[in-house]
Amino acid sequence: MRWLTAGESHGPSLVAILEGLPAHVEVTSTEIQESLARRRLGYGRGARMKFEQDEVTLVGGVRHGLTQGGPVAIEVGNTEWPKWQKVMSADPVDPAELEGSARNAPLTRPRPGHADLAGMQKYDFEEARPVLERASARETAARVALGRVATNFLSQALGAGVVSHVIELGGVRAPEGLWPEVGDVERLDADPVRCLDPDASKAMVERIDQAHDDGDTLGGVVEVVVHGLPPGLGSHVHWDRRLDSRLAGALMGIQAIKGVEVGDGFALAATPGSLAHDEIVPTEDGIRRVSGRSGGTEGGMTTGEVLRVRAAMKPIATVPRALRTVDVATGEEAAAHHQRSDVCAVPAAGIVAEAMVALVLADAVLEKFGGDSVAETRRNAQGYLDALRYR
Ligand SMILES: Cc1cc2nc3c(=O)[nH]c(=O)nc-3n(C[C@H](O)[C@H](O)[C@H](O)COP(=O)(O)O)c2cc1C
Ligand SMILES: C=C(O[C@@H]1CC(C(=O)O)=C[C@@H](OP(=O)(O)O)[C@H]1O)C(=O)O
Repeated sequence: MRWLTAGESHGPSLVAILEGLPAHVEVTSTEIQESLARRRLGYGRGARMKFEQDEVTLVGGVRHGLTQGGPVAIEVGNTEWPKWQKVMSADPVDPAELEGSARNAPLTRPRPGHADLAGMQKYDFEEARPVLERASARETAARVALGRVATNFLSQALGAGVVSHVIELGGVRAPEGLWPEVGDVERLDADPVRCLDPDASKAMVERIDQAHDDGDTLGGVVEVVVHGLPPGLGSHVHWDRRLDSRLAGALMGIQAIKGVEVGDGFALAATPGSLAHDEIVPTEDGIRRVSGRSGGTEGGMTTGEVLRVRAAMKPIATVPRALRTVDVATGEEAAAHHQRSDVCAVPAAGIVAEAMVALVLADAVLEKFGGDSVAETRRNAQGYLDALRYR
């Protein structure tokens, strides 16, 4: 499977292409729109989430609600485009038409923590607009659109389900050991910060209000949980085939994600071996693990238990109480540019993380089981499970 996104934060639309999925995956533009709406949820996001709308068009690869086996192409239009049409025009614009436009004001005071300065240095731009337009997490809408297609495939081929929740926000930590079921999605989406624990959720909301009042921003930790995977996705035989490595790369590829844990991750480093691993026992359901500390992978392969991966998001870089920087136009000390920003986007990052995990898993499923139709993938997966030597 291959996939790409293109488009800028204030461009006319984002586009995404996914190639290599089998035919007969059921998916509709309404479902994709629903997934995009979930990404807009979450207490602490900025004004832009309220007035801007995503407009989904399935441009290719799907007919009458079913994938056809060819590349799936999705356009996510931006309803704010008319306001940006001149500033972001692909074709040259007469400079007189841009004169006095606040939207076109050169951004020469790069924000610490954003892509501004390194991007201007690398791509030889005088100001940050061309860098931040592509660095912006608006692009994650395209990933979530593709993630919905991958999620439907996982569900239809294997009966697998992907769900995420917020386990830490602004230093407030939910109690350990709460793992959501797929059936918890509606309840999670209804919570302001997508946290399973009501007390922690309340404290997180208060923390966001406090940060807002202080002119500050927050980060946190999300966890993606996947139910219903067979053992043996990924492989121990080579570093780049290890599923942990692929999941970590995909999650670190999300804007502002600075750490990834598989299962109990860093906590395991401080735990003696006798308490760190998941003992294997015979049960009426077959061979099972008694705990899920490993996060459902061993040797870079799924174990068949619940898959659990975590991603740590740093605080939003556009801090209202602006940080020190250099105005590259003058070389003088200055305050970093700030118009508006999210106080916290951790709940949204969880939805993006779900999409990235679904895409990695769909790829791993197709590697293991192949199939040009969903029914063929399903048959192959069932044949493998039926023939498992130990189960
Ligand atoms: C869902 C989401 C929303 C974000 N919103 C903002 C924002 O409003 N302001 C901001 O400065 N950064 C925001 N970011 C983070 C920046 O996109 C990110 O910090 C920047 O691209 C630099 O990349 P890096 O943090 O990975 O180094 C957001 C990230 C995500 C995942
Ligand atoms: C538009 C989205 O997120 C944006 C991501 C983002 C950033 O710097 O990453 C900065 C903000 O945009 P602006 O700087 O224009 O206010 C967010 O609103 C989105 O998620 O759809």
